[in-house]
Formats: sequence, structure tokens, C-alpha cells
Amino acid sequence: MPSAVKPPQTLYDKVLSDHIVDEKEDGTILLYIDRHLVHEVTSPQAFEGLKNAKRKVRRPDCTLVTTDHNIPTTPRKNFKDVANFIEEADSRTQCMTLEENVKDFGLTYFGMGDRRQGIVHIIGPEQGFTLPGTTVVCGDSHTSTHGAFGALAFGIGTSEVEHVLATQTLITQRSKNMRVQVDGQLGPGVSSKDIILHVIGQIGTAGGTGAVIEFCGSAIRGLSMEARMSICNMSIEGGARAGMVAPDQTTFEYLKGRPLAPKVNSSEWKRAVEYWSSLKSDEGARYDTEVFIDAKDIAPTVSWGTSPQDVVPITGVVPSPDDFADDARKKSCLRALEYMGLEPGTPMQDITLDKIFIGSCTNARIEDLRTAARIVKGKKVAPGLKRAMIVPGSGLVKREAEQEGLDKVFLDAGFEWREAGCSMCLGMNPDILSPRERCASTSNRNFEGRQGAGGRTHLMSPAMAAAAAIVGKLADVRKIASGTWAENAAKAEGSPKVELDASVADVSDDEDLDRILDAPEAGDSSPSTAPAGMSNPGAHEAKSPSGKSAGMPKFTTLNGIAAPMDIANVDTDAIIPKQFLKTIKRSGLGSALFHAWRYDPATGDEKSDFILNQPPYRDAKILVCTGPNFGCGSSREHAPWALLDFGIRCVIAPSFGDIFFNNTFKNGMLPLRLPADSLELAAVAAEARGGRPVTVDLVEQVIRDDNGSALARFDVDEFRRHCLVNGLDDIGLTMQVEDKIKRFEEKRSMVTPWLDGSGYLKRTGVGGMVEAVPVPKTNRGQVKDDPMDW
Ligand SMILES: CC(C)[C@H](C(=O)O)[C@@H](O)C(=O)O
Ligand code: SF4
Repeated sequence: MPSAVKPPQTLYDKVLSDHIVDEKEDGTILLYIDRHLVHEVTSPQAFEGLKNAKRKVRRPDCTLVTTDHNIPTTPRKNFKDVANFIEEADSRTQCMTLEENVKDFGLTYFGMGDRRQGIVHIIGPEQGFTLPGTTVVCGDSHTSTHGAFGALAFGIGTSEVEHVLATQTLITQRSKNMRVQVDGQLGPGVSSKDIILHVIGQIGTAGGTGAVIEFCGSAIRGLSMEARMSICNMSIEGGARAGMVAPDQTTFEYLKGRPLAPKVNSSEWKRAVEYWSSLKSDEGARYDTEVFIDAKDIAPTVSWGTSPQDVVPITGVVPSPDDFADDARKKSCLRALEYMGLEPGTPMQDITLDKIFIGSCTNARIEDLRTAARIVKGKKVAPGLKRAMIVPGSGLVKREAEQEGLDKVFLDAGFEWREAGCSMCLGMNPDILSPRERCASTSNRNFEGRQGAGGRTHLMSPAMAAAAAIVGKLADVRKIASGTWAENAAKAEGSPKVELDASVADVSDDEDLDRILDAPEAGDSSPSTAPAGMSNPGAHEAKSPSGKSAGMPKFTTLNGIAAPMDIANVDTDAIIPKQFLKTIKRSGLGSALFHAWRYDPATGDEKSDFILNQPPYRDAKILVCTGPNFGCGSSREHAPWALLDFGIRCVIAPSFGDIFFNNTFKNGMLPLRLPADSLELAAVAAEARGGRPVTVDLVEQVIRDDNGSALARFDVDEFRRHCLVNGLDDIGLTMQVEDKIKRFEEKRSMVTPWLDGSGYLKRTGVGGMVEAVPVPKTNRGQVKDDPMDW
């Protein structure tokens, strides 16, 4: 008999179940989305789809738009409009298209003339748009950041952006529960960034695949909201769909006075806090995976390779392929060493740098800047460095930093003080590394070419990047802040002589070092601030889906050459580098596929050793990757679009990045999981290596060789299979249950009224589709006169 008593639930279970509009027997869930953040890179094709289908944005009041990836970070003193300010044509087009869409759909927008503009994951929390217990999505993988508030927040692809804009819901599946518990006292010089780099080093970049990670334990509880955001931000680098931290007093304090949070002391605030306080995992709740970490085992950590799992303590050395047991890791290590230009055994602190980047949605909040400023105060960046940049995460962070005089500290030290944006985190704007330049970066990804083709990235905390700026090499912040570095540096030939600032140089014991490095993280949140005819095996014609959203190409069977690939963690930056994300179309990306691997950067010629440049693989329709975690990293749907445009309709691998996996289905493609080291995967890979065609039969769920013999059977979620085989359009399907969405919205308005139309757009009714009325002067006007400025 079913028990009336609910089994204990995790935080994730609770937020998920509070947002289920509809659930099918096969586990497919229609999830209500409370908060939708939008930026210029992943939205144009979604808005185009809406326009083509004559659909509206269902909840403008729950949608917040900004521009961040493409924009220059140069001074905006002379900024009049995007059209005149952004020099690079494709970037300009993308930003102007966003502004057009904002106007056409009546959305709240923080553009370049608005001080509230900033990196999408910085502005959501800053405004109180991100609230505990909400579902938050954005066409961006680091949406996981918002999970720090106890929100279920995750990145989605462009097709899903369109789905959310049209329906305010998302079709999804239940994720697994994973718990990462960090207990104890963090050592001196160790910050939240070190925690998450250490965790990823332990679990690997595929460690969280298919799961939502709950971060808990005394070390996490003791962190500020900013620090929790840095941790949740990088859950995606640990392969997870999302990261979450249960809301607590630190969360509530952070939210007090934020423009879009319920007004403090109002009855709504009290109701909200009561609800938010219930959002913690129940005693005895079950997790599919649990990881326990002792805070004292975490050192200031840096990356050495081209994956966020390639990390060592700063006191360590560059590893050698022999340090890894399994073959895939050995191969990745070799490849990474070559790309990074490093020799095994080199002490990390001997690695000389060219550039320093302190910024990104991981570490460009006020607390990050305060920490970096404490380290550099009164010192100078090393003369050997070509460039050291501070890029605040938002206009408001920048203003607050300036009010505190941090800009002066940085400028005096020789840093550049920039305007807000993603900047050199991925270099879609002019801030990039040149080939072979080495950068100490507070961002989150060190993939090949991430910060510029051929550029070499070392990930670390703001404190460590600041220390590196002073030394000109990767450096141990504990030495800098305690003064011992100064003695060593004086001895070292050619090292700059640096006068230590009294407030820094005086620090000699761990307690004081904590004060300099960690105090801000410890709860000191500043409130101020088919192609048609999949069954037609022969054709290799233009295969991109049209801008229309209605109807998807069917997938029944696919016969063709399969290209083998033996690489682990093929990330979406490798599948399609950032310079090709500036398009506002879905088509024509085939030539950009695996661009850095496919073409010689000097001559532009094809590299003959790359598999897709060789016959018969030029005509491949299937990709067989024997390494795990294919498509990890960013949410760019440009990755499946590029594969599709090249002619590849099916990717077979042991595992996939979650967002990439979803994105392929939305484009009539089939991602298939076959277990690593299984006979089945080996058999399919052998056919691929032999250059023989295979047939993927989705109806029968089998892969056959050219003689019709079965090589492997596979599983696919029933709902997804049904949609693919019948070419069904998700949005159309969802609209069939619109009455359920309306009922959900009516209930939501009663239970959590603070989520309706708060702040920037007022709703004229309750539930359902109603017009949102813009509050005057919140969209484009100069912030000085802006009544909403705070
Ligand atoms: C552009 C966007 C799709 C991408 C992401 O999803 O992460 C970007 O923000 C990144 O960091 O690579
Ligand atoms: S990871 Fe970098 S590029 Fe992506 S949203 Fe964050 S700052 Fe922007």
C-alpha cells in the first residue's frame, strides 16, 4: 500500500516537485520556469522562431535581458548606442538584434547605457531577480551560478530558450541527486574557487553528469553568497546539470533590499522567508552519489592543462602522463602538455605568465575585487607582463568598487580597469590572448583556444591571480601575503623589487592572512550592492534546420559512414569555437566544425591528420567517440548546428555533456550512449575505423553493420524517441496542455505572489497570458535619471 508519509526529500527534489506542471509515465516532466535570463548570443534564433510562428513571450515579467558576451570593455564615456559603439560587425549585429527583439517583445533590458548591465549571472542575483526556491534558466551553461540561492538553475540551448519564451515551461527529466559535503576550516589563502577546483579535480569533469549537486557541510555554510555563487557556477565544469546550496540566513541577508526581492518586513517578505527556510534536504534524504571533502585538504589550487579537472596545488609540479592510470587520461595529459607548452615535473611556481585576467561570472563580484585589491595594494604588476585586466562583473559592481577606491588600487598597481562584460573569459569581444600567450585567469574554462586561438589558460582564484600579477609567474598567495615571497623575490635574478604595503606586509600568521584573503567570503555579503528525410541515406545536402520552430525533422533510420574519434571530454568550444557564435542564424556552420582541429591556423589549410579531412570521413553522418563526456562545457546550440550542417546526425559516445545531449534532440539528431569499454562500442568503433557504413535504426533501437548484423542495441527515453520518429515540435506539444500551465500560474500567484511581475514590469492580471506594462525608464535610459537605480 502506498504510504501517506512522504519519503525524505533532497533540496533538489523539493524545488523540482514544486514546479512540475505535468509529468508523464516515462518520467518526462513539464517544468514551470520562474526566471528566464537572456543574452545576445543564444537568443536571436529563438526570437526568430517566435516571430516565424507568430508567438509572443508568455511572461515578459519573468524575463530579464542583458548584453555581455560580445561587448567591448573599453570606456563608455562616449557611448550613445550599440550601432556606433561596437566596431566588430558580427558582434554589433548580434547586439542590435537583441535590442530589436527586446523592443518587439516588450522585455526588460539592461543595455550598455544602463549601469545595471553586466554578466547575466552577476546581474540576476544582484537585482534580486534570482530568488530561493525558484527555477532559473538561461541560454548559458553557467546558469548553475544561481543555485547558490537554493534555486534550481541550469543552462539551456537556444531551442529551449524559444520554448521557455513561448510557454514559460521546459520539457525535462529528473536528474540524479549528488551531494558534495565540505566540512572543516579552510586553510589560509584558500577560497571558494579553490574548493570548486579541488572538487572538480576529485570527481572529474564528468563526475556530476546527469546530476544536480547539493553543496553542503560546515565549510560551505560559512561562505558568503558571492563565494557560494563561485562554487555553484562551476558545477557545470564538474559535469553537473546544476549546483545548489540550501538557503539560510546568509542568503536572506544578501537579498534584503535588492530591487526585485520582496520588500523587507512586508508580509510577502515574511511569507517568502518562511517558504525559503523550508528548502533544505530532509534528514535521511537519499543521494545517488556522495563526496566528502575535508576543508583542510584543500590548498590554493591552479590548473595546468586544458580541462578544469587538470588541477594541482600551487606547491605541486606539472604532472606527467605516467601519473595517470588509465589510457584516456594519459593521452589527454600528453595532448594538454603539448598545447600548454609545459614539461612534466616543472614546479607550478616556475611558470611564467604573459597576461592576467580577473573577471568572469565566476569571480567578478565585489568581494572578488576586494580580495584582489588587498593583495595588490601598494605593489606593482610584474614588468614582464604584457597586460593585467580587471573586468568588473556589472556596472553596479564597478561603481561600488570605485566608491571604495579599488579602481585606484588596481590602476596604481598597473592593472587596466575595464567596463563590465564577459571579456577575456571567452574572448568574443576584442579581449583575447594571442597564440601561445599564457594567462592567469579567474574564469572557469581552460579549454584549448578558450581565451583566444592557441592561448594558454591557468584557472585560479582572484587572490591567486592577484599574487600572480605581482610575481609575473604562477604564485602562492600565502607567500605574497605573508611577505616571504618578497624575500625570495629579492634573491631571484631579474625579479621586480616590490615594496609591500603595510596592511599586507604586516601579515605574518595564518589568522591575519585569513583576514586578508578570506574574510569577505565568510558571510560578508554586501547588501549594497533533416534535414528532411532522415531515412534518405544518400544525401549530404545543407542540413541545418530552418529558423522555424514548428515541426522537427524526423529521425527513423540513418545509414552512413561513421567517423571514429578517440578523445575524452570533447568540449563545445572545440566543436565550434567562440568566433563562430556571432551568427544570428542556425545555418552555415558546417565549415566552422572543429575549426581549430581541422585547419592550420597559419595557412588556413586543412590538416590532413584530422579525421574529418580524410576520405571517407568527409562524408561522415555519424561520429563515434570512444572517450567520455562528449559535448561538455557551454550550452551553445551552435555545436549541434555545426555537426548537422557538416552532415553528422548521430553521435555515439559513452557519455555526453547534459546540455549538448538535450540540444541535439531539439534538432532532430540522435545522441547515443554506449558504455565505455563495452564490446558494443568497440564493435561500432571498429566499423568506423574500417571506413564501413553503419545503420542506426531508431525504430528498432539497434545499430547494424553493412551486412545487417546487429552491432549494438541502445536505449532512448521513450518521449524523445517518439518526438524524433514522428518529427514532433516541442512547443506545439506543450501548448496542448496550456490549461495546465494556466492552472499552475494561478496557484503560483497565490502561493508565491512575489514571483509575479515584480519590479520592472507590472502585470495587469493574475495567471495566464496577460500584457506586461513596462515601468517607465527602466530599459535603455541613462541610469543617472533612472528611478530604479539603487
Ligand atoms: C555563449 C554561451 C553559449 C556560453 C555558455 O553556455 O557557457 C558561454 O557563456 C561560455 O561560457 O562558453
Ligand atoms: S563563463 Fe564567461 S563567457 Fe560564459 S557567461 Fe560566464 S563570463 Fe560569460
